[in-house]
Amino acid sequence: MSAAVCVENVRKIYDRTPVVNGLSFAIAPGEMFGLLGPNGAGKSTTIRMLTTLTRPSEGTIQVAGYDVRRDPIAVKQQIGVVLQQTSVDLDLTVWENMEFHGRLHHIPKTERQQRIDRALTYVELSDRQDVKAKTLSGGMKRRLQIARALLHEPKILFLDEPTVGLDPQTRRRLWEIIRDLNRQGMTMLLTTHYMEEVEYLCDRIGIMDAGTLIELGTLDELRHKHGGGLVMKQVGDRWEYKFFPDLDAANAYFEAQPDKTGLMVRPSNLEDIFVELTGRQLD
Ligand SMILES: Nc1ncnc2c1ncn2[C@@H]1O[C@H](COP(=O)(O)OP(=O)(O)OP(=O)(O)O)[C@@H](O)[C@H]1O
Repeated sequence: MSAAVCVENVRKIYDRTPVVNGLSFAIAPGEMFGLLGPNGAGKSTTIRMLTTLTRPSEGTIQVAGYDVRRDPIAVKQQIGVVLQQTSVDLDLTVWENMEFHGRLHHIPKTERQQRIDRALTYVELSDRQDVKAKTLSGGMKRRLQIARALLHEPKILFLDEPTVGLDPQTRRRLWEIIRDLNRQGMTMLLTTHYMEEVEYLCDRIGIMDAGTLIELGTLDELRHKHGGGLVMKQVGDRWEYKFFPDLDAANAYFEAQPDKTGLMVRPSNLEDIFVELTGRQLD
């Protein structure tokens, strides 16, 4: 089966500076792919290129089988997009926001109303359908964005930091929606700063830094490669990390230390690997 998303040697240059540089990866149909990276790594720029909002300067991007440069309209018909900034129209009601999007996609009236009903029920906003979007909470606005992105029944959903700024309960509610959509077969790419979000949701993880992918794999693959065990040492008000292939090796090192003051041993997690890879390691 051909890839849902295929990115090959992509560069994006702003003011002669490459902000995405030699990026290549593919996402399989039905996969949930997480893109992680520190601020300014190029995640949003990548999502913007994949969703036809900005053009790559070099390289090729295919989404749902269509080239983003040659056939952006076909790409738009196949994708749903939830961006960082709330893009709902605040002075329209929840229903009107949905209705407007449905008309843009030329969904016939009866079908449109059924789909709006279904989508608002799905994200639990039916009881708010007649209120103006500006009266919604942050989490509700994000749910409205998701409902709207689903209306034209896209094959691939792109989510740029979908849970940023939301309280833990609302985040978890959104996680369930995202997971459920993926279980129904939707391909997804999401960017986030929350490591536990990627650990919980994603099949595969790409770590970006300075415009390029510095690591790619499943959580288990990354753990296997970078070390499954960790010894931490408190030095003043910071921690130094030492990675080991697995927890047993970390334990053996720990036990062999004559002075265990400030030492801690534990399994490594994605955040540890991220910190190690992006140069934020403290030792
Ligand atoms: N329109 C633009 N013009 C010039 N530079 C830009 C533009 N958009 C983004 N950049 C620059 O490109 C780089 C990558 O930005 P991008 O928003 O893609 O990073 P990010 O990984 O999404 O960061 P964050 O986690 O902070 O959202 C940054 O240095 C940013 O300043």
